Amino acid sequence: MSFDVVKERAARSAPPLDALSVLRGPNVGVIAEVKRRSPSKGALAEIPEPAELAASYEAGGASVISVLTEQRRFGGSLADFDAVRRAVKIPLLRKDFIVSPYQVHEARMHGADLVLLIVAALEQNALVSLLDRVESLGMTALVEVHTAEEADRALEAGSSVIGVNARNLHTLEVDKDVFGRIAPGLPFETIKIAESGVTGPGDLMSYAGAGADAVLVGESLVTSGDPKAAVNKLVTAGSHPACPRPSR
Ligand SMILES: O=C(O)c1ccccc1NCC(=O)[C@H](O)[C@H](O)COP(=O)(O)O
Repeated sequence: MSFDVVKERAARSAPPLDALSVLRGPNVGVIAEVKRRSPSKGALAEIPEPAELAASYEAGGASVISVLTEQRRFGGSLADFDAVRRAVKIPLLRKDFIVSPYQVHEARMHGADLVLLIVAALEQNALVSLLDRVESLGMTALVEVHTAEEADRALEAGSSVIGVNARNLHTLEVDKDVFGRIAPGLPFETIKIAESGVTGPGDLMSYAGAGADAVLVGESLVTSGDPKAAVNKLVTAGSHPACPRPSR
């Protein structure tokens, strides 16, 4: 489809949901991911009906759903995204390697409310211009970092939502301490998302203690056998009086 047609259809689609307000909620939120496979683990779950999985996430109390649309490494697609969009009313994140304006408008055309921008995958000019484009369409960018230098670049670009990925995208190793090293250096008002390696409420609580507003969780949910219950355990932990609250 030509870029002009994608832009026109994106402009005509229903306006994006206000993901920022959702993420600024009083509790530590859960972004639940539709994830079939991964470069680090290979096949995780078949997920024949992504819409059903997403509906379970929503029923379990997820704040946002992340849908991987990258085919080769994650087994995802925009068809998955469309099915999920039809099934749920909460904000949706298009999780892909977004490097072009075309992909941003395409995400909007398919009903995305948020898109992922990975700092390590983008030159600074491209990061700034994609972030501006995402925001000009009324969407929210989840800007992903793994190092303090990348966090500085994300802030310089004007990001208001920063995801600290515990997974090193080169070695694929998960280091859950990365969030605690980077998040305290981010401005008070920045929404801070802890990504990867969350296996249960204990991880959510410890990320919350280091300042997380939300956690992004894939593998442990899709392999749980009961995704609604698994999300709900995390959501319950995130709203428990003993859970450190987002300090914005
Ligand atoms: O998951 C991977 O192996 C991976 C490898 C290379 C780039 C990105 C990768 N994952 C994307 C993600 O950010 C995770 O899907 C997401 O944070 C959830 O992580 P998890 O809960 O550990 O599945």
